[in-house]
Order: sequence, then structure tokens, then C-alpha cells
Amino acid sequence: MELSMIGTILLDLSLVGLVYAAALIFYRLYLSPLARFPGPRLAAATGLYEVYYQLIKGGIFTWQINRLHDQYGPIIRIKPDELHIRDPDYYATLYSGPGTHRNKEAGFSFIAFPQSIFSTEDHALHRDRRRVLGQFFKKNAILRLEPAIRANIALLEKHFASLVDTQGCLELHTAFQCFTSDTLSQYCFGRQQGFHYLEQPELSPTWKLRINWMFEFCRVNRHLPFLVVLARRWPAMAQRFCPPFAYILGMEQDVRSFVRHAIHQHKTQTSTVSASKTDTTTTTTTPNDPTPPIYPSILADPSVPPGEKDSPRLEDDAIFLMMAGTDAPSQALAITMFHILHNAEVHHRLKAELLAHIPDMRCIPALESLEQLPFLSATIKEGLRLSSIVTTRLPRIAPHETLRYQHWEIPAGTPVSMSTYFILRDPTIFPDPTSFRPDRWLLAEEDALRLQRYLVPASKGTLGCLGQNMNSAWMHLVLATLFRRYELALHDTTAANVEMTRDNFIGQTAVGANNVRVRVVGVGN
Ligand code: HEM
Repeated sequence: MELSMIGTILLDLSLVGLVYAAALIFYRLYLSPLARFPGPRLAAATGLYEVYYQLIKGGIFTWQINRLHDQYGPIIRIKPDELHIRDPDYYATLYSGPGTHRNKEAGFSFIAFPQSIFSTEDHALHRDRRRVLGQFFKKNAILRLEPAIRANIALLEKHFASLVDTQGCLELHTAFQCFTSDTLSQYCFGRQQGFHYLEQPELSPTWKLRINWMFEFCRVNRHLPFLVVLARRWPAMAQRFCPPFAYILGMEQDVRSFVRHAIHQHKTQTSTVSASKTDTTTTTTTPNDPTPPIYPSILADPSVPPGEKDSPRLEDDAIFLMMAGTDAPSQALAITMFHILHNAEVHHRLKAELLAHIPDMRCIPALESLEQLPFLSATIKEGLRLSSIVTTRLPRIAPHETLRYQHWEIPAGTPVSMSTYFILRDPTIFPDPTSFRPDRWLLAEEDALRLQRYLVPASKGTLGCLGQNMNSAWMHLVLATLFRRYELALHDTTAANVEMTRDNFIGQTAVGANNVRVRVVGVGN
């Protein structure tokens, strides 16, 4: 083909592309059913508006949305096909419970783990998957898990005990990432399986690095999904060009191998049982186990369809669960501890309550009894509010319902999102919102319930977080144990070390600042 002909074809293609782009922008600005909604014209015209804030400006679109609300009002168009609402009282309507139909939006699923519960867009399939996984996170299941949680707190404590009266210090994100990844992986796959970071002589930063990089990549992946496809296809090259990709591969490989091991064990067990009904020595779950591990139990559950038990499906699910169930809770713990130690009065009152209710520090009471301690529980609520870990918006789609907000009618099928970060810091609900004030939760029952409606760090409704009972158990047991048994003090740590400045789905501090260091200056009595 002659060069001039190639030139002509390219020119024609460019012209077609330009006309198409111009027509699309015209449609979005003037003809789209969302054209009448307020917001910047640039955001209505192109998704590149968001990409600019997320990729070029380093992940600050959440804060830009908040500024746009100041300018345009409580409902705005933030993308050609998405609306955002800033009104805490609308949250329960959008993130509704059983009986209403809400779908997730494809762009907000982790594209890298399409078969995980979180990425399941289909309403009915999501409900079935949630029924299966949800049983392991009900309150009763968590109460049965309490001895296993305490066993890992004992291992965690050794690292604090080794620093008593030394000049050494301990980084809390690292410590709690070890605790959560050990506890959750052992619950997922059995105590012998799973991670054992806490048993190492030094607390390993491995999981913290893996999970931090995973969320760092999440921000990029959402806008440039082909990068994941390329990196998966050529992992060695990906690591060469981007060395931190090794953390992600390492994390995925470990969790995938746990799942494959569980499947292998299950097959061995099934064939052994059919060969000899009496020999069950190779089982990974036993009928009397009070806390049977999650994935072996799912594999053994005859009501779960075989297609739901294949390796790729369970691998995706387990990787997502390990991400969701480790980073947010360890950040919540570390940031809550920062605020307690940073506020002398809160610290003093918490210690006084623990001392009064736990006379013998060797005997930390049962979880259900710790949950009755008013100041400890208020401190945990305030920690969850102020840490507001999940900074992303989470769009919901009502496929068959016209949602109404004030005088606005939102066409069925439109992605609509809200950001819990700004509900948790709304000054009309939480006066002086950036201050750590557990007292705000110490209210008469009716007022407390009213305020509690706005405590939504883990979202709400049929698609909301599954792990809140687990998280609450971890926070009560860990904080009660550490604050009753040790005198702790911050070391070389300021508010900048816990301030979220970037939205990587999960909020992040400035790069490298997410360190909360403590010294152990004594033991309790
Ligand atoms: C401070 C602690 C936590 C916070 C702030 C948090 C927050 C969230 C949020 C915002 C979502 C998305 C919900 C939505 O799309 O509406 C979510 C989903 C999820 N979280 Fe959590 N989470 C926490 C702890 C945990 C723990 C400890 C676990 C498990 C051990 C867990 C497991 C999950 C699962 C499985 C989902 C997906 C639910 C689904 O798609 O049906 N989370 N979490």
C-alpha cells in the first residue's frame, strides 16, 4: 500500500473519531437524561475529569467531589453517567436493605478478582454468595471464634511485652496487619494453614507492604484496566518495570495456594471417605469443630453448587476477603490507638474504666462483657468514625426504580453514589468533626440510636460490609488487652501520620506516612 493511501486512511479514521467524540459530548451535555443535573460541564462531558484527579493529582477526586457539592448543591453529576449525593439522610434510601433491588457498578468492582463476592454484580448471585459467606461472620460465629482471636492477641502481645522499658518502638499498622492477616487466614483455611506472621521473632512488614501496594494499584487499575491484563500475562516483565508488583503477586500466590490446598484436601477426604467410611484422619474440618474454617466448610457444603466451588472462583473470593478483612480493620485499630494516645483525657478515662472493670489484668473478660463497657465502646465508635477508612464513593444502581431526591427524579439504571467519608465528618451531625470525642456517643438510648444511623464507615444494606462483627470483636479485645496491660506512648508520630490525603479506594496518608509508632513505657497493675 502506498504511503499516501495509508495517510488518507489515517486521516479519515481521525475525522470519524473526532466527529464521534463531538457527537458523544453533544449528547452528554444536551440530550442525556442526566443533562439537567447540576455539576461542572467538563465532568458531564468526559470521564477524564475523574481520571485527572485520580491519576494526575494522585487520588483526590473524593475531596474534589466535596468541593463541587459546596458549589453546586447536594446532588451533582460527577461523570457523564453518574450522580453523587451529599445528604446523610438519603444514605438509607440508596444503600437499602432487603426488599429493594440495588446493583453494584462494574467500574467499582476489583477488576482483577471478578469472581469474588465484592465483584458480583448480579443481584441474585450476589445474594446466594452472601448467604454462604455471611454465615461465618454472624455474631454467634464470631463468639465461637473468640478463643482463636485471643490466642493471636497473646502472640501479638509478646511483641509489646518484649519492648517494656526499652527504647524500642513498634509500628502499629505493621503489628495489626500481622494480627488480622494471621487471624483471618487461619479462619479461612484452618489454623495449621494460613499465615503465621505473629510467630516470627520480629513483626514482619510483608502483609502491610503487600496490601498497601495492592490498593495503590487499585487506583490505577480502575482507570487503566489493561495494565492488569498485561501484568498477569507477563509477570516477570511487570516486576522488572514495576518492582512493587512483586508484592501483589506474592500475596495472590500465597492465597491461591491456600485455596488449592483446601481443594486438594477436600478431594482426598472425599475419596478416603468413600473408600473407607471410618477413616477420616485427613479431614480439614471435623464435625465437632466449633469454628470450622471457611473455605473447607464451603467445599464440604452440599447445598453450595459445584460451580461455586471451583478453584478460580474461590481464589478470587479469598483474595478479596483477605484484602477487605485485613487492611481496613488494622488501619482502624492503629488510627484509633493514635487518637487515644494523642488525647490525654481520653487515654486516662479509658484506662480508668478498664481498671475498674478488670481488677486482675491477667483475666480479660469475655467479649460480650467488654461490649458493655460504655467508654470503651464509645471510643471504638469514635475511632471508626474519625478513621473513616473507606474514602471511595460506592455507586449503587436501582435497575427498575426511579429514585427520588428532593424534586429530582433519577432515571432507573443510573449509577448514584455517596461518600461515607463526608457523612462521618458532617459538622451538622458530628459537631467539631475532626476532634476525637468519644463523649459524643455517650447519650440516652434514643439519641444514641439516632446518631448511630450515621455511623456508616462500612456502608449499609444488602451489599454492605460482611465483617463488622469480626471487626468489633477485634477492636474490643485488642484495645482492652493492650490498654489494660501496658502503658503506651506515641513515639515520633503526629496527626500527619493518620491523615487521609489520597483515595486508593481505602484512604491513604501521604506516601510513606502511614506509620504509628508506640513505645511501651510500662506494664499495668
Ligand atoms: C474497619 C473495618 C472495616 C471497614 C471500614 C469495612 C468497610 C467495607 C466497605 C465500605 C465495604 C463495601 C460495601 C459496599 O459495597 O457497600 C466492605 C465490604 C466487605 N467487607 Fe468490610 N470493612 C471492614 C472490615 C471487614 C472485615 C473485618 C471483614 C472480614 C473479615 C470484611 C469483609 C468484607 C466483605 C466480605 C465485603 C464484601 C461484601 C459484599 O460485597 O457483599 N470487612 N467493607
